[in-house]
Amino acid sequence: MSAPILKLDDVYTDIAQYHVLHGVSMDVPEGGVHVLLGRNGAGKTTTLRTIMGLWQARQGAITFRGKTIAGLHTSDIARHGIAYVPENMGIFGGLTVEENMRLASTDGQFDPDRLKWIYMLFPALETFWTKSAWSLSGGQKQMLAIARAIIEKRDLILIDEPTKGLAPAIIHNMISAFREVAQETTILLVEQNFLFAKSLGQTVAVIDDGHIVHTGSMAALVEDQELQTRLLSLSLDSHQ
Ligand SMILES: Nc1ncnc2c1ncn2[C@@H]1O[C@H](COP(=O)(O)OP(=O)(O)OP(=O)(O)O)[C@@H](O)[C@H]1O
Repeated sequence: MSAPILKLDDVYTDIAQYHVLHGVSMDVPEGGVHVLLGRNGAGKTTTLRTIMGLWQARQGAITFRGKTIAGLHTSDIARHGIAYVPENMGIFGGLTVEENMRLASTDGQFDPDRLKWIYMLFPALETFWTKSAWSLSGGQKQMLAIARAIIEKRDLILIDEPTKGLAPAIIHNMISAFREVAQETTILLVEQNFLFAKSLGQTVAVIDDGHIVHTGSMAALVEDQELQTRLLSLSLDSHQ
């Protein structure tokens, strides 16, 4: 397996007086999709926000391509080539799809080939290009959020529960889109939907109560029923 693109080493994060991450260590290999599983409140979002500098780690190291990013401002972390799609998607409902996309690009311009590629991944965005983001369905909003993250080539994309509340047909489209995106970018995916996670992930880490309790290949987890039962009872709402 390739060298990690992102490495967390013994990361502790507090939110106000609450100790949320208690020494998270995790390697994200370069290329493909890597999944962080965990039940509600386990610390998945906090891990992503800590990587992005939206929460500051109290202790521990975070390195991206071998360079320390812990302590940097979020915009500097983004400039390293890391994009973040938060659980609430972070889109601007009062703006059109086009305006949302322009705001996500560094200079407000689009590379026409890149835009064509994004339309191919998410045809609804072309259809609703001039429409307000409020008018999109939940799945289309999620597509817009992901499209914003890939409007320029990134090295790493952190995505928080993209399938939450989506219909199976939309999730199916998401799988194809993620496979395509993962051809050029490493994806760290937070998920509770194990069917989605296992169809995409190369590696998996399971977090519980602010600790990483398992890391390994997704294939090994899929094959090992006993391990799945033990870990998935910790990590998922259900065996979806
Ligand atoms: N802003 C906050 N203030 C106080 N506590 C918080 C805050 N955000 C998160 N927490 C707490 O930190 C813990 C981890 O939350 P986090 O959002 O990282 O979990 P999660 O694994 O992403 O869960 P979910 O699947 O519900 O999003 C939870 O106990 C949560 O209540």
